[in-house]
Amino acid sequence: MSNINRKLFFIINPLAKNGLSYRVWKQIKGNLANLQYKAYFTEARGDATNIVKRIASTEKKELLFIAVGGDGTIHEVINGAISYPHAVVGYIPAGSGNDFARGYQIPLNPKKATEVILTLLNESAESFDAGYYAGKQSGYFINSIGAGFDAEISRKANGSKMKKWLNIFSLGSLIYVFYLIMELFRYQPTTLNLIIDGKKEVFYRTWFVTVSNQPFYGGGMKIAPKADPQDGEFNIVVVHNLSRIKLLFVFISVFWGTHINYKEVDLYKGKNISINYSSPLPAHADGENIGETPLFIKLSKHRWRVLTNNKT
Ligand SMILES: Nc1ncnc2c1ncn2[C@@H]1O[C@H](COP(=O)(O)OP(=O)(O)OP(=O)(O)O)[C@@H](O)[C@H]1O
Repeated sequence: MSNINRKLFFIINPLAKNGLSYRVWKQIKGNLANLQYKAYFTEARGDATNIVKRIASTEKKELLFIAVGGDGTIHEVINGAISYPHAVVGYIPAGSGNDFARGYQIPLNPKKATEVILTLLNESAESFDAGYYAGKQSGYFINSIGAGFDAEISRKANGSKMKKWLNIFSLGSLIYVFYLIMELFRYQPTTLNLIIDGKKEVFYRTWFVTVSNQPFYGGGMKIAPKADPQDGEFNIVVVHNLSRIKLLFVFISVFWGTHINYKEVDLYKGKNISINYSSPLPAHADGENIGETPLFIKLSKHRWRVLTNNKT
C-alpha cells in the first residue's frame, strides 16, 4: 500500500459527456490498486458539493477530492471544498467543455491527467482566486460568470434533448451552434447597469457581460485572454451596441481572443461587480445555469487549492 498524507476521495459524475466519464473512471480505477481511497458517484445536480461538504466537515485530516467529470463537476467539488482549509482538489477531465482544464493547465486527456495527478498526491497544492456570487442563487465560481445572450444559449443548449443524441456522435457542440444562430435572430439586446468597484457604467443594446477569473469559457473560447486567476481581480468583458451580423463575427473571434480589438467590446478589471439589466436575464456560473439577474459578485475571501504540476 502506498503512503499518502491525505485522505483520498474520488467524486465522479458517471453521466458527464454521455457516460464517457464512467468509462474514464473504470480506466482510472485500474491504476489505483496500491491506494486507499473512497469513490462517490453523483446522482443529481448539487450532489458533488454536498458530498464534499459532508466529508470535509467531519474529517480532520488533510483531504484530497479528485473530481472526474466535466466543468460542472469540478465547479461543484470546489464549491464544497473552498471553505475548508484542509481540503485540496484534483481534476481528471471527462466532460465536453474542458475550460477548467485549459485555464488551470491540467492535461485535457484523461489518461495523461490521471498519470500526472498520481505523481502529485503528496505534493503541495497551488492556490487560486475564486469569485462569490449572490442573486437568485449564491455560490462560488472559478472560471467565469455572466449574463445575457451567451447564458441564454447555454441554458437552451443544456436543456435540449438533442444534445444527448449529438453527444453519442461526439457532435455535442453543434447544439451550441444551433442555438447561437437561433438567438442571433431572436435575442433583444437591452440596457446594462454595471457597477465595478463603486463606479457605475451604463451600456445600451448590451448582448452580454462576462466576469472572468481565467481566460477560457464556452468550451475553449478565449473570452478574457489576459485574465490571471492569481492576480486578485476579475477581467470583465462587455459586448454592446453592435449589429447582429457583427456580433456573429465578434463571437467567432472569441476563439482566438481577438474580439478585444473591436470597439464594441469593452474591458475592465475589478473585485466587486454588480450586474443589473433593465429586465431579468439568464445568468451562468462556470457554464451552469444560476437563474437570472440581478447578480452581485465579489472576490471571495477564500482561495481554493488544486494539485497541478504547472506551478507559477
Ligand atoms: N447522475 C447525474 N444525473 C444528472 N445530472 C448530474 C448527475 N451528476 C451530476 N449531474 C449534473 O450534471 C451537470 C453537468 O455535469 P458535467 O459538467 O460534469 O458534465 P458535462 O456537461 O458533460 O461536461 P461539461 O460541463 O464540461 O460540458 C452538472 O450540473 C452536474 O451537477
